[in-house]
Amino acid sequence: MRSWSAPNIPKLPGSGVPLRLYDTAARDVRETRPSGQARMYVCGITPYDATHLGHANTYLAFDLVNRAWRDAGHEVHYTQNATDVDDPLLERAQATGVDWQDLAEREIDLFRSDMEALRILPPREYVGVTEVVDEIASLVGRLTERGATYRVDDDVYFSVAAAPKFGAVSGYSEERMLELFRERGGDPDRPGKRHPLDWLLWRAERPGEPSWAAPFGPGRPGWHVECTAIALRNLGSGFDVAGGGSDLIFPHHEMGACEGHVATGEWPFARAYVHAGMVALDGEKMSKSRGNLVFVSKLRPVADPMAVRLALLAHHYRSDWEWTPEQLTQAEDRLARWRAATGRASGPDGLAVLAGVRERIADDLDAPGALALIDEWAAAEGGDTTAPALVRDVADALLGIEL
Ligand SMILES: Nc1ncnc2c1ncn2[C@@H]1O[C@H](COS(=O)(=O)NC(=O)[C@@H](N)CS)[C@@H](O)[C@H]1O
Ligand SMILES: [Zn+2]
Repeated sequence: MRSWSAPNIPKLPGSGVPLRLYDTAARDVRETRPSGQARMYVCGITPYDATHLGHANTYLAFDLVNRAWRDAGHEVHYTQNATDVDDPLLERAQATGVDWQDLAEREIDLFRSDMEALRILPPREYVGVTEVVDEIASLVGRLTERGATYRVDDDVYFSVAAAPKFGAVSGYSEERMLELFRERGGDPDRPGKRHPLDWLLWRAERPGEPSWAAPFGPGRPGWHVECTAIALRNLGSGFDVAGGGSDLIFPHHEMGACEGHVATGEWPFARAYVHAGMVALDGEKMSKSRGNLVFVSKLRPVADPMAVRLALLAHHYRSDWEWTPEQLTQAEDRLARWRAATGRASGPDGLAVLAGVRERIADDLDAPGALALIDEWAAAEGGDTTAPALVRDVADALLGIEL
C-alpha cells in the first residue's frame, strides 16, 4: 500500500547522542545500538475509528525514535502494517452496513492524511495484511514444519508449549495473561485446545467471511502472525524496536515474539519492545469499544495540527494520561510563544538548546523536558543572532514541530 508523504527534516549541526529507550522485556531503559540501518516495526491501525488521539500519541512516540536515530546519523528502516482484515473490522463493517474493504480503504486514507498533518515520518513499507496473506500462510506452514502448531476443527493454533521464551516480553503471571488474552481477542476457553493460552494462527473459512486459499485450507490469518510475517519479510529478526501502545504487550507482542523465535530459531525477535501509554477520555481509555474517541480529523479544522502535536508531546510517551480540551489551548499558547521567539533577531545561546533537547530526547524520549528547555529559551533575551533559526530547526528535526 501507498505510505504517506514525508515532511522535510532540517539538518542540525553535529550529531545526536545514542538513544536510550525503556524495553518492556528488560523492564529497564536500554541503549539502542542499531548496526547499520536502524530497524523498527510499529504495529499499525485496525482501520476503523481512525485516527483517534490514542493512535496519534503512539505513532508520535515512534516518530521521536525515528527522528532521534536520524539525528544520530542512522538511516532508519521503518515498517508498519495495517490490519485491514480482522474480526473487529468485519464486525464494524457488518454493523454499519458497509463493505469491509471500502471501510478499510476510507479509514486508511484518513489515517494517512492525519499522519501527514501531524508531520509523522512515513514508514518505508506500509503493508496491508490483505496484500501479504500468502506470506503469512507460508509462515504458518513453517511453524507447522517445526511442530509448533495443531488443529482445533479446521483452525490452526500455535502451541504455547513449543515456545521456550513465552513470557519473556511481558513477564506477566499466567493469571494476568489469561485475563488479558480473554479481553483482547483471545479464546482461552475454547474446547479442544491443548492449553488455554494457545493462539489462533489461521481461522478456517466461515460463511460470509473473506478467505484466502492456503495449503492447510482456505481461511484468513490470526492477528499476531500477521505482524510477525510482515516484520520478518521486511526487517528480518533481531530488529531494533518493536513498538506499539502498552495494550499490545500481551498477547500481541508476546505471541509475535514466540512465533518469530520458533520460525527463525533466533532470539530476540526484536531487541527492544517499546510501548506507549494509554490516552484516556472521561476516565476511560480511549477505545473503539467504548466509543469515547477524540479524532485528529475533527480537531484539524479548529486547531493547528502543530498545536495538537505539542499537546501530545507535553506528556511522557510512557505515561497514561487523560485528554482535556484545555491542553489544546495551552499548546496553542506555547506554539504562539515559540513562533514569536524564533521570529526575533536574536536570543539566548542556540547551541545550548540543541545540546539540551538532544540529551532530553535521548533519555527515553523525555519530550516534556525538551519542551521546557525551548520554553526557557523563548522566555529569555540574548544576543545570539543564529539562535532563532537554530531553535526553529531543533523543534522541527527532533520534535517535528514546524514553527
Ligand atoms: N487509547 C489509546 N492510547 C494510546 N495508544 C492507543 C490507544 N488505543 C489504541 N492505541 C494504540 O494504537 C495502535 C493501533 O491500535 S489499533 O487500531 O487498535 N490496531 C491494533 O492494535 C493492531 N492493528 C496492531 S497490529 C496500537 O499500537 C494501540 O496500542
Ligand atoms: Zn501488530
